[in-house]
Amino acid sequence: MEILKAENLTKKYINKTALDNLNITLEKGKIYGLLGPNGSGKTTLMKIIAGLLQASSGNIQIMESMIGKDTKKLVSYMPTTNHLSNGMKIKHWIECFHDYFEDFNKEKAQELIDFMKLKQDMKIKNLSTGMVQRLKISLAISRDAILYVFDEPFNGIDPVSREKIMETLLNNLDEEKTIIISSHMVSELERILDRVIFLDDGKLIINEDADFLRVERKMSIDELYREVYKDA
Ligand SMILES: Nc1ncnc2c1ncn2[C@@H]1O[C@H](COP(=O)(O)OP(=O)(O)OP(=O)(O)O)[C@@H](O)[C@H]1O
Repeated sequence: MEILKAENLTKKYINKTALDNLNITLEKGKIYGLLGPNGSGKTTLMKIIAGLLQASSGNIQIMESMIGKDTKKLVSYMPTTNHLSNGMKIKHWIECFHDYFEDFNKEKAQELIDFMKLKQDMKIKNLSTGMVQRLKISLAISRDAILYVFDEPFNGIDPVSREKIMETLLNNLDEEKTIIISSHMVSELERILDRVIFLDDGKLIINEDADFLRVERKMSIDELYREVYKDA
C-alpha cells in the first residue's frame, strides 16, 4: 500500500535548487534509507514530508491527503538539530509532547527514557550530544504515527548506543509503520533497510529494494554508495 506520493517535487532556495523535480512513492511497512552526500537534499525532503517546509512546486500527499495540518498528525519527525529548549527537564518535554500530540504515549516515553539510561529530572542543557539524540529518538518513537522520519539519528552516537537505538527502533515500531532514516553511516544502517533512496544534488537517482540492489549489483549498499558518489 502506498502511503506517500510526491510528484515533480521541487524546492528552490534563493540561489540553490535543493530538490529537483522529485517523483517518489513510499510503501507502508518499509524501512527506507535516505542516502546522499552533504547538501544532496535529504533534510529538505524530510522537512517537507514533516510539513515544516513548503515545496516551491509539485505535489506531495500522505495517505492521499495533501501535505498540511492533517498530514502533520501522521508524521513523527526527529530533526537533526536539537529542537528541545535548554532550560527544560526531560519530564517537561514528555509533558509537552503529551499535550501537543494526540498519539503520544507517555508511558512508552517513560519506559524508553529509562531504557536509554536517561533520568526524567535531567536538564536538557546538561545532556551530552548522544544523550540528546537518545531523548529525541525516544520522544519520536513514542508517537503512534503512520510515518516516522529520522534525520541523522546516529549523529554523535557511539557504536554501542547506535546498535541500541537500531534495536529500539525495530522493537518499538511494528511492521505496519513506515520509517525513513537519513544517515551517513551506511554500513551500520544497511542491515535494517528494506529500501534505499539515493539523492544526488536534489535529484532522485535510486529508489529500490535493498536486497534486489545487492544481488543485481553484486555489492553491499555501502559499497554501492561509495561507487555512486565517488566523485561527490
Ligand atoms: N535555508 C536555506 N537557505 C538556502 N539554502 C539552503 C537552505 N537549507 C538548505 N539549503 C541548501 O540546499 C541544499 C540541500 O540541503 P539539505 O540540508 O537538504 O542537504 P542534506 O542532504 O540534508 O545535507 P547534509 O547531509 O549535509 O545534512 C544545500 O546546498 C544547502 O546548502
